[in-house]
Amino acid sequence: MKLTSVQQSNSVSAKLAYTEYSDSSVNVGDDSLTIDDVVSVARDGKQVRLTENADILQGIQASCDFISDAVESGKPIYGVTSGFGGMADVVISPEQASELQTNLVWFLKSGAGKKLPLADVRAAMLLRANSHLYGASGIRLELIRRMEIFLNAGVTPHVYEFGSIGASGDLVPLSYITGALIGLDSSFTVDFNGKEMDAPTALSQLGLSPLQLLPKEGLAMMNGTSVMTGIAANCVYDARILLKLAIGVHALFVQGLNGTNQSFHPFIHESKPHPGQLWAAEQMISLLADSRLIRDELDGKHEYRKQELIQDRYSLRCLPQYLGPIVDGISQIARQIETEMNSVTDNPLIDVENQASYHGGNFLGQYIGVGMDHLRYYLGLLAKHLDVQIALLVSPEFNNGLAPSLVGNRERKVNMGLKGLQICGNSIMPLLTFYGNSLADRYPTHAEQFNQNVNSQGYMSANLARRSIEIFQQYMAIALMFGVQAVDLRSYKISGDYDARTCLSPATRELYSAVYQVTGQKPSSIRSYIWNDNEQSLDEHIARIAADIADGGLIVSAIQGC
Ligand SMILES: O=C(O)/C=C/c1ccncc1
Repeated sequence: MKLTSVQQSNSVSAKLAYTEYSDSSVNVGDDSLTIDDVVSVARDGKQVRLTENADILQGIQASCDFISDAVESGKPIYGVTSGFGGMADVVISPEQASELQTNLVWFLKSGAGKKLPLADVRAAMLLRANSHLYGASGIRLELIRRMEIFLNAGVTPHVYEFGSIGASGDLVPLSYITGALIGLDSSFTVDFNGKEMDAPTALSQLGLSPLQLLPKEGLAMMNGTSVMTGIAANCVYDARILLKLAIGVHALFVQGLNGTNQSFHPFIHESKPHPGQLWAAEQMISLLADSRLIRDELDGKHEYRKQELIQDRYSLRCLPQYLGPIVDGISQIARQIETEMNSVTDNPLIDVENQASYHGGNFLGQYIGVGMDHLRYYLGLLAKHLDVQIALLVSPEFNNGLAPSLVGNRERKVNMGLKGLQICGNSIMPLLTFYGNSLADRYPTHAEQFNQNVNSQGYMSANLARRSIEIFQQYMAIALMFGVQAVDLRSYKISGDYDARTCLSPATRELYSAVYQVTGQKPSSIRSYIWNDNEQSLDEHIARIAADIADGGLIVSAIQGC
């Protein structure tokens, strides 16, 4: 089982022995990291290997030397020989320069709420280490390496859901990671392969001693966007899966409704060639190819059918045009997150080559705040589109001859079919559009003595995105159940056989079969997926399907080829 963004499961720790590097380690510092790299470390426990590139390691040392020279010679540098933020007018003596950093961990230890999922904290550590390896932060390799050790040993600091305004980075969340890495106090706690313990004990079990922060190191650790970016990377990974699943479900819906493939004709989409629209249309063409359940009209024919519109309703006909901006939007967010992941996000930054340091603000997480706001908005739009297809499916006026509420056995008059299931879905969809509201524009203007008077709220926006994905996984389970029931009923109408595998397009058969398998059912020629209302607990089916999606199980494998 994998550790998903929404679980506090300890399974990731269970498979993490403190082992030698393997060929399949993720290299940090040599190449750019991808979202997939983050997920493989954060959830699957893939080992991490810091670069051995001599130039990079020398650059890191040179940035540390720059700081110690500056302290010795009494050069004024923000956060090294000055106080922090709105108190940056306070002069700090060389004798206090180390204590300033340790004190930073203490005053920022002010988080609240629930613990973050372990996978998000792991993602954060990976990205913090990656950011430091650019050699512009003035932090010792020894301290960076502690993140590698923690990741490879399955030691994950406890970090809390509230505390960051995403302006001077994720100060408060990163103080928990820093305090644990240096073993500052036993009030910093970790998950050590599934066991809770205090940080100094964890360090001693790893054969490490507490570490004294040197000038700038506290700021280098805590002044950055790594926690929100780690959460965002995990969320985008999940969102891409949900998007692919949505396309797969749509292919089931079109078949269930006996829709046409004509609306996905390349001529139409090449005439308006937005990449997302083109991609969605191509997906639909290939997902529906050789289906016996659709109206195959790619040759341009269209005939009147009794009491039916000559062309499909918008949610079918305009599917690529509707999904296009969502597809393009999620790609854009992914690109921005990958740039943020491979960036230096603290302040001040040290330019070793020119022996200078610059005061700036790369820690402002606006790309993450705006990106996660948009991600949730796109998820809301996606949910709405699924909801309207479900509404067509259950209504005899619009479903092209299927039973009301997709009742299976119509001879059992008390059967009400998927009515309750739709209502549950109807309770979720508005929540997903609600979660699509923006947060980045609601920042407090007076934060931190008016120093952080613009702030991204990126951390909270990313936390909301995780929640939105978790909710969507439940909703997707419901949509899949509708898809399977609809194609079974359509299959019977077309072939006299409820087992839709004989009629479905080859490209959707695997998804269909995965849903059956995950719910512990088997397709049958003589009955649809949901036959009599009293023969299964629909809530159990939802839970099983949603868990499979969250774990990247059979259902996710079934759409990976798309
Ligand atoms: O103004 C900054 O660059 C940083 C501000 C800050 C405030 C509180 N703690 C750490 C950094």
